[in-house]
Amino acid sequence: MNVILQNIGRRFNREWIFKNIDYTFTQGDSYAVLGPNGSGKSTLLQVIAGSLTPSQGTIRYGDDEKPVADEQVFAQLSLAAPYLELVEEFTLRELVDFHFRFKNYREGFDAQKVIGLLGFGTQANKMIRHFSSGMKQRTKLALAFCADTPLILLDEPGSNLDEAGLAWYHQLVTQFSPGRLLIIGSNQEPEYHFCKNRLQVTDFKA
Ligand SMILES: Nc1ncnc2c1ncn2[C@@H]1O[C@H](COP(=O)(O)OP(=O)(O)OP(=O)(O)O)[C@@H](O)[C@H]1O
Repeated sequence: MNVILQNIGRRFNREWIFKNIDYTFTQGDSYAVLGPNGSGKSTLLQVIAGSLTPSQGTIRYGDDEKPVADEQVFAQLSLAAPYLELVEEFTLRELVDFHFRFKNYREGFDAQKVIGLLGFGTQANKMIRHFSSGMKQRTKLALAFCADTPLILLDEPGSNLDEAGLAWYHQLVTQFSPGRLLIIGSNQEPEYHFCKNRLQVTDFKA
């Protein structure tokens, strides 16, 4: 799925966070959305995800031959972000079952395989509320990558990951991103160094 931004801008009250973005994200490519703290990376990712409306401009999904209707976009994207909370009252198994009521599994995957991919061993039986912050982050990433979605949006994907967690994340990128559109909001190089394309939000300040 391509994502085409036409003259996109977003403001909060009177403050424009970014303006006049014309940009095409192409299926099969990887993109890093870069900028310092508070520059608008998360805001742009949320606009692309459809969870924030743009204050100006339009977004098109898909391509001319196969456009994706706005109401279909949610089912076609995965988003992992610090501001998206996991349901703390669930066990991991319950969380996975719940998540995949709304998204399809990638081919060859099921709940057991997603849980296995996380590598938690016996800790997998704990409730999410008792997971460490790194375990929660791994869980968000596994849910995103194991869904059968052409678009993956990752905001600060390395949050709370230690060195082994970061290596595990890089493996997921290698294994699961080919053929999909991957967009990463970050200001930490190890989270996005493999991205072929870079977009500086600060280039679009009013
Ligand atoms: N709901 C809101 N109301 C008002 N201002 C907001 C709101 N959400 C975000 N902002 C402002 O928009 C700007 C961009 O915030 P955003 O979270 O997108 O930045 P970021 O680049 O992701 O930052 P960080 O690297 O710290 O995560 C900030 O000035 C922030 O205060």
